[in-house]
Amino acid sequence: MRRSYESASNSRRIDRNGVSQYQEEEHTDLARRVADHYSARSKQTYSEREASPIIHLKKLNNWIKSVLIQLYTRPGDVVLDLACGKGGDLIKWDKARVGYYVGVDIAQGSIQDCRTRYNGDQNNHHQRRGRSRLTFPARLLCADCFEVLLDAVLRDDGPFDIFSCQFAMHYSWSTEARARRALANVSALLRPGGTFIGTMPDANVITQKLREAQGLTFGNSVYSISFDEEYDEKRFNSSTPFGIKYKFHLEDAVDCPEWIVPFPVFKSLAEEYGLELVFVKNFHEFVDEYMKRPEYAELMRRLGALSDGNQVTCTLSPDEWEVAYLYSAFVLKKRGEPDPKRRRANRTNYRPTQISKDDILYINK
Ligand SMILES: C[S@@+](CC[C@H](N)C(=O)[O-])C[C@H]1O[C@@H](n2cnc3c(N)ncnc32)[C@H](O)[C@@H]1O
Repeated sequence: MRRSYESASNSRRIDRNGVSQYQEEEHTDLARRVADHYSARSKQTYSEREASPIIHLKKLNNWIKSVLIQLYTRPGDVVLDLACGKGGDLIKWDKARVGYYVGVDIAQGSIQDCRTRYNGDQNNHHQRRGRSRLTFPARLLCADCFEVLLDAVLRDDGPFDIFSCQFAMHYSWSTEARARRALANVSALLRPGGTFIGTMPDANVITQKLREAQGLTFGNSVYSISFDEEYDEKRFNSSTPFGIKYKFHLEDAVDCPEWIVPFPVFKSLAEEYGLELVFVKNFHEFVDEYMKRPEYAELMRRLGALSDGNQVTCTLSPDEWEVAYLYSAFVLKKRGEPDPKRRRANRTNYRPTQISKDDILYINK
């Protein structure tokens, strides 16, 4: 339990991190805004998706997530997908032959779409093309992953071999308490030796671009980032590395507040929770490195993000490639050795069945 004390001046409750009750409420409202934004984004049909101005960027992002999943997942693994969204990675987990999957997201609309996708949604391109049903059992929760203590809810489902948080960890960085809860959730449920994979904005690149910009807004034809006047000196105080907010707009994808995650702070906070850095790579470096491996180059060719299939023309526009530079991929490992005698979570013996609306667990803080 977090301790709190009364502020003498205004009698509002202030916690140990200096966060007032008012600020907590403001952060909960912002989390809700993020949730509403993602909930309201309707599922696209295959042709709408292919017509997107950032279709090749989406394909590149999918390639990066596929590579991370293939690098660190073994058949039968028990997976927790934090901020799973509409279940865009379900097929990737299936290809990695995982044994059991838990998806958690704050956005009700997204978790409901994830359910239909898991059940075999006919709007889904892969399923329309006759791809068989997913082969792993799954459970879905609707919760704020950075507020709710998940180990109380998921103790019987874990321990997990792998945690994944794709394009979402930065939503926890609005306050230190939320960032800590995010990492505490990973640490409490990941087995010793287990892996945490993720993708999030690269704070170094965003800061560098802010400093190079004329004002407090920068971007190109597909994205824009704006900081408030309070950052007009373009310097962030290293003693307050949480709550550095900017507004992010990405054409046909994102339009909501996000927070800078200074990577050295992320790394040292993760260490406090027993999570050690394996690597962090900007997406440009990630692409350079893993495209050298024939199996991943072949996967890229099939996805069609960087080449048109003849491996001649680059189909990703320069503006999309610049957006890719705004992100990095990271891998952390939970300290300790895996228990060789450990039994797999009971749920891996379950057969995959349809998830009904009532099966989704909704958790309010
Ligand atoms: C850019 S989307 C990524 C979705 C998915 N991980 C993917 O890669 O396709 C970000 C997701 O983070 C979720 N999210 C944001 N804040 C969250 C929170 N506090 N708890 C759980 N999910 C959250 C949003 O609802 C959204 O689905």
